[in-house]
Amino acid sequence: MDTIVSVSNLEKSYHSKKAVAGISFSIQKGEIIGLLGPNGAGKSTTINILATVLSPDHGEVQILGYDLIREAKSIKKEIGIVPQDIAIFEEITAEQNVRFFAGLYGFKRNKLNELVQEALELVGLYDKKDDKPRTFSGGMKRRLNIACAIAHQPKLIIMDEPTVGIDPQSRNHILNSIKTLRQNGATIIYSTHYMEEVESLSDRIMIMNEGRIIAEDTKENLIQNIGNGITYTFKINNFNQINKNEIFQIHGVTNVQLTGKDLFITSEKNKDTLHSIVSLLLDNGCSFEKMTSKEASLETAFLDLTGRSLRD
Ligand SMILES: Nc1ncnc2c1ncn2[C@@H]1O[C@H](COP(=O)(O)OP(=O)(O)OP(=O)(O)O)[C@@H](O)[C@H]1O
Repeated sequence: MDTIVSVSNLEKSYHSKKAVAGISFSIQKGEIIGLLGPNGAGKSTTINILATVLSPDHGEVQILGYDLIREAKSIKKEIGIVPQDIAIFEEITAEQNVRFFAGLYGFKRNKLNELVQEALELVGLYDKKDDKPRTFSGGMKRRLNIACAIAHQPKLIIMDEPTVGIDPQSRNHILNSIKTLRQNGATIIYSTHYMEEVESLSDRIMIMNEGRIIAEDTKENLIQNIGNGITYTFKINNFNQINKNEIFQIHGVTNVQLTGKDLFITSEKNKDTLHSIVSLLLDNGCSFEKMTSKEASLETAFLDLTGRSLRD
């Protein structure tokens, strides 16, 4: 398989804050990579570096065989970027918007016409081509934003949370468009907070937390790695009383995470650990207002790895 992206020891800091703390990964041709992580994990910083918008402090990045620093111009021609914030012109038609962005790549007129039409059809906006985006819903604007980014048929498409805050119909359009783009041969990096999108779209998932990639695998393997487990979440009132090591000593407990008022305990499913956990908490004078349990899923794998839920 061809390697489309190769990243080695990438670092980026803002003042003293390390936003990306030495990550390495590679992406193969035709993959859809889901980049998951809580707020501030370093997803946008990573994406902006790959998109040649930000310079890294350290590390090596190769995209489509080009070096990120020395050959940024060649990279720019071959990639498509869908930014988190919508970047379209409100006062010209949808078609003129796509034509403007695709027109930056020097296509002949007939080819350009064809590409503009294909891009608008892909996102389901061809029938609105003569309308101005100021009349569009948020979801339609996002779809137009995507059409503008991909009309030149880039080999690598980088999307930063393209479905934030939009209606379900537009969201479905976008997810289907991503699948079609892949069928047409593109490689896609996709960052999101939405677990179900990653589950349905991605070949591989990279989970980032505090500037690091803490897991990188298929959905099935990520879930399997936390075992056939069950995760209990306790909302604790007085968490000073909790001794994580004591909880770990309960037979069957495989992970304990404490974040703010939330205590996450992962346990093997068939072991009767709940009784022992609750007894231990009560014996230590701990009080909790709520307890929930979830069987192994991508969401609990994420909790297990980060101690945070995706949308906190
Ligand atoms: N321009 C900046 N100046 C200073 N700090 C920044 C800047 N951009 C990002 N950061 C910090 O770097 C860290 C990583 O941020 P980044 O935006 O890459 O994370 P993210 O995973 O994309 O988060 P979100 O999901 O909220 O977009 C955060 O702590 C953030 O506050």
